[in-house]
Amino acid sequence: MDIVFVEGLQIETVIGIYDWEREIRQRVVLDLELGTDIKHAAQTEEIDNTLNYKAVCDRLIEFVQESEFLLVETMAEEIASLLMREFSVSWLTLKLAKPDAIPAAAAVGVKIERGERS
Ligand SMILES: Nc1nc2c(c(=O)[nH]1)N=C([C@H](O)[C@@H](O)CO)CN2
Repeated sequence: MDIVFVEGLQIETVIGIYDWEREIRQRVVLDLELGTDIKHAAQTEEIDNTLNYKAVCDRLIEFVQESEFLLVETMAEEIASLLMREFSVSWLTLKLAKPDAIPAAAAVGVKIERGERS
């Protein structure tokens, strides 16, 4: 299995459990590994034969900007479902960080793996 990856995708959104967090927009940072097979694209040089990371980023920016989740867990699960449903991704890892949530920490968040690695 090959991997198309995205690192450090920064998006501003409403997220958090506290009242003050419902009033502001905060940065989340996404790191993704998306299982795929790059051979056909490598042979044909056709973008339609691979997982287009620009299309993935555009869709995630749209989705996360419009969302208002309470927990990072929920956002991570919903992003994983979207990628599997809309981009036919069968295996992925996702790290979702809130770098500005805890001043004493560089970042907090979750890492998940979903689907079957082939
Ligand atoms: N496991 C989690 N812990 C916490 C979350 C979360 O989403 N998942 N959220 C918060 C607050 O919203 C925090 O980001 C601001 O202090 C606290 N713990």
